[in-house]
Amino acid sequence: MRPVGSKYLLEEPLGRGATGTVWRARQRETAGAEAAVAGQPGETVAIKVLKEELANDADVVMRFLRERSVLLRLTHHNIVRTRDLVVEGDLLALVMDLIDGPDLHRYLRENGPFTPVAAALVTAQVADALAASHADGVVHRDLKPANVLLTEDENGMRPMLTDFGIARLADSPGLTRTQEFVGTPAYVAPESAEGRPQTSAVDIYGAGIMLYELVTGRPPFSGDSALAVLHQHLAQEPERPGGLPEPLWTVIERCLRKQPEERPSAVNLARALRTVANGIGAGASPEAASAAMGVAALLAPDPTPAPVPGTGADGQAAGNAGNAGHAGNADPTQVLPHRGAAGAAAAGAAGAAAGAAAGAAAAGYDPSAETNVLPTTGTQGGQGGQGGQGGQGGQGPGGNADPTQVMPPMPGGPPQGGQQQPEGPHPWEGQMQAARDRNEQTQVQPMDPSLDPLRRRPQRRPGPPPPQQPPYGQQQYGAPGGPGAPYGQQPQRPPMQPPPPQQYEPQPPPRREPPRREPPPRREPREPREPRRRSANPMRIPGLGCLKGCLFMILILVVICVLVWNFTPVPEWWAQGKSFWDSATDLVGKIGDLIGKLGN
Ligand SMILES: Nc1ncnc2c1ncn2[C@@H]1O[C@H](COP(=O)(O)OP(=O)(O)OP(=O)(O)O)[C@@H](O)[C@H]1O
Repeated sequence: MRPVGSKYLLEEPLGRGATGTVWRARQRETAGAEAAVAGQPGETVAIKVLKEELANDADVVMRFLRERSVLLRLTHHNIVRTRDLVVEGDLLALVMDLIDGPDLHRYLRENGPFTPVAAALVTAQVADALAASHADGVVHRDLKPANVLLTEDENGMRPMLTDFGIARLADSPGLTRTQEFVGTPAYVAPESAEGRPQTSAVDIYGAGIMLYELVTGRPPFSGDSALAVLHQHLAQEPERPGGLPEPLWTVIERCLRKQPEERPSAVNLARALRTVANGIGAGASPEAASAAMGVAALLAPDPTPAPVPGTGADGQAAGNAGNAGHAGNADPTQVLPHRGAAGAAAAGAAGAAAGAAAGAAAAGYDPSAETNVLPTTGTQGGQGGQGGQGGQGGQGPGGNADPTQVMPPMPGGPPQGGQQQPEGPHPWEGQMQAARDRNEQTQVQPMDPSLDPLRRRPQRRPGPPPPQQPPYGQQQYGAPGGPGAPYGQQPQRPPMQPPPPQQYEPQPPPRREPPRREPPPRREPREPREPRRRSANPMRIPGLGCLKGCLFMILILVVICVLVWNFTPVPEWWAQGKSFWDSATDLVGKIGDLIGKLGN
């Protein structure tokens, strides 16, 4: 058991998220006056111990302390109460009420989608929590089912929103110096993705995504990579699930508007959802049903949305928070370049975050998983941007993130009220194109072999063309057989074409050409060999070669005999009449004596 401060003891981990680990803990002694809840010794609590990177970041610690009062005073029936904040050495921890129940993400996975009425009622309570926090100027920014804990009370299931302020802590300038992006792609509002000013409307967008997920079991936008998901947030309208009651769809659709100022306020959302829940149930009265049908009238936007500090929304007139002040506001959590931004800083931040998003692109990617703290890999960045010195691999399992990969230009771009449209192509579009080009699958294209450096061989001597085939360079590709003619009958390869223009839409996999059959290599005609010279037997007398060999051997033997007779003692032995054996033994003995003398 590890102590946290002097007042708490960690007992067992409950779960781990991107920003830290949550522990079941026990209170050792009553907390001091600085805690919101003093607690009793022995009481069980939940403690979120923030990750070391966060705890070691001076900005985070400063912010943690500064926001202490905000977090501690945030109390609501549907908000997990923060009881205390502990700063001790390298440790930052939030002490919370322990909620004895699963989070909504797990509940959904284990029990399947909610009925429309249940989904509306659960989300209405989450909207209540948002309304309270927005009124206090606190924007959650990471609303998702995993951050809604479920507990039971006398009225049934009570959702409780947790992790307030964590997203804000995690995207401190200090952390973004290390190029990290905090967010959960499946729930990221378009303005956050684009780095536009953010307000409390980002939470309404998150609530809309969550509501959609509750009734269908999956968020509206998904894809193989963070980048694909973010692109959909920006450019794609959510698909209406089949069988969803019209009033509930009206609410979802309004929450998911790309323009933040078109989304309802949290208060209105809560009211609208309750009206819908009353009107779509089996026993709904005609009045309730007709009130539900008129729900659109209840979904008025927030005239004074709470700005998210540091995103350019601070100090803006409430009503136009989504329209102005884009350029030059490099939001550290920005994921994608916004089309109107010309500031180098914004581009840099976009590079960082987009690289991060690309880094998460990998097999098995779950866009609704925990808050992503993605190392960024941006390669481009302006002076103020954060993405300039990327290069780390992304966190995605696949790991082959292209650091220059960014969001593609949107066809027409999302409607942006009052926002300036760029005149030329956005600088990132070029990067995007380059990345795509690099990732383009190798296209199998017929190629004139005379132009193919791999096939061109030095020709020793130009030979006559084979009689049955025209020479290579003159083949008529695709002419007679036509595209449909069976392979092998004709020289039917299509003519070489320039690569098709690049489009963002997923392209059908390149058509596989049948394997090219190489024509048999042409053989060079052999040069006539020079006739061999056979001067020794010009008349070709049979057996003469053998006789010559015999005569040669006889000559050698004669020479040897002459040498032996003249230079060895053999004639002497012969004269003495000694046998060959005696003479040889004699000779060997003499040689031995001689060697012995020499040795002495
Ligand atoms: N107050 C609490 N009481 C009981 N369990 C909690 C409490 N807060 C969090 N948990 C549980 O602890 C686990 C981890 O929580 P955490 O908030 O770190 O995860 P997360 O939301 O998935 O991560 P993140 O938001 O950092 O991406 C979750 O399974 C959650 O259910």
